[in-house]
Amino acid sequence: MTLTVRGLTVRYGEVLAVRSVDLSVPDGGVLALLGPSGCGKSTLLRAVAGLEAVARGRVCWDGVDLAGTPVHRRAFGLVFQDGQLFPHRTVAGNVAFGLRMAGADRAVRDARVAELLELVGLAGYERRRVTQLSGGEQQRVALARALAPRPRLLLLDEPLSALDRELRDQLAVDLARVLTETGTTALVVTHDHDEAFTLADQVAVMSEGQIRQVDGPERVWRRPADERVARFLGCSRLVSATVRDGWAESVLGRVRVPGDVPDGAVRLGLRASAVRVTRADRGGGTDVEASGEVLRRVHQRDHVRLLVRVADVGEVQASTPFAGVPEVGERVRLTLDPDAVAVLAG
Ligand SMILES: Nc1ncnc2c1ncn2[C@@H]1O[C@H](COP(=O)(O)OP(=O)(O)OP(=O)(O)O)[C@@H](O)[C@H]1O
Repeated sequence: MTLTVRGLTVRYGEVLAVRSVDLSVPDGGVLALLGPSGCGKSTLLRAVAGLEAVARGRVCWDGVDLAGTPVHRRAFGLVFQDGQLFPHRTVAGNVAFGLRMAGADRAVRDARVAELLELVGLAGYERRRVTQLSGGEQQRVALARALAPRPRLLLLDEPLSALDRELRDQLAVDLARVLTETGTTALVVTHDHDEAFTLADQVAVMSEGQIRQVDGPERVWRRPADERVARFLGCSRLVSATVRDGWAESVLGRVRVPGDVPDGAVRLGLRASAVRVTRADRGGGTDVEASGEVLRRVHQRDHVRLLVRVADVGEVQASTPFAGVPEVGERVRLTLDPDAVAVLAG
């Protein structure tokens, strides 16, 4: 029960949208295709579904090449960004659609519809019109409809991106639970790393039609494979460092790194909150910290963002809590927050 993609290439005329991609999703696994707009993730998903012509390579299920298998015979479920529900059918009519196509009788359909609606948090919604549901409810119905015929693989293309932020976070957690409870094997396309990390046990980061890294969420976050992956995952600045015994030493100070980082040269990828500031007159401090002068302050939702000039480094973005914000012109100490620092090869 494994999806395997080998050397897959998809073109639109001159455009190579997907370039020689290899990936596999094991039984019950959830793989997220994560990357910026235009990197080819939807094209890859659509090629797996059978919706795009393959220029080279293979899409296989359990080792069987699906080249000759049309979309509706692949037994894959599909969920798109905008649900694409049948507007003239009720919720039950939508969820039962695949079951009716498969010839399931009425009692079986009704029982399965009730079971699925319960699973997606819409118990009792059978008779509602889908045009009278909120965006979030519509996506729940789309998910129930895709899962009803027990697809061997569920393909989700930006399933939450039409919803507003709060609803998205909530639905991502619910969707992750549904996928786990049903043991569904899934491939999900998203440009949002929070969503990818919530939903998937493996994350494939794409850029320019290629997969740059496939790893678990924590590894992708802490050990991006290259600069492009690091920048996509929010590391706006890279600094050189030397690792010894689990500590990296850089011009911006010392920071703990994951235990499996070998001694030697690395680069540290710094996210927005990686550099923390404390006022130079507040005790403590060690000789390995960096220091600098505050050039600018900007108040943000839950912290204050500072621009600090550090000798031999230049201008560095840093953050500090609201309590005791240093003045412009004040000297401050800088420390690195290990949770916001990624480690790349040197
Ligand atoms: N039908 C098409 N005809 C021609 N070019 C296309 C077509 N669909 C996509 N492309 C191009 O192929 C590349 C990959 O597009 P794709 O939609 O797969 O990217 P994506 O990562 O899913 O982006 P987004 O998140 O914006 O949808 C882009 O350069 C895009 O312009």
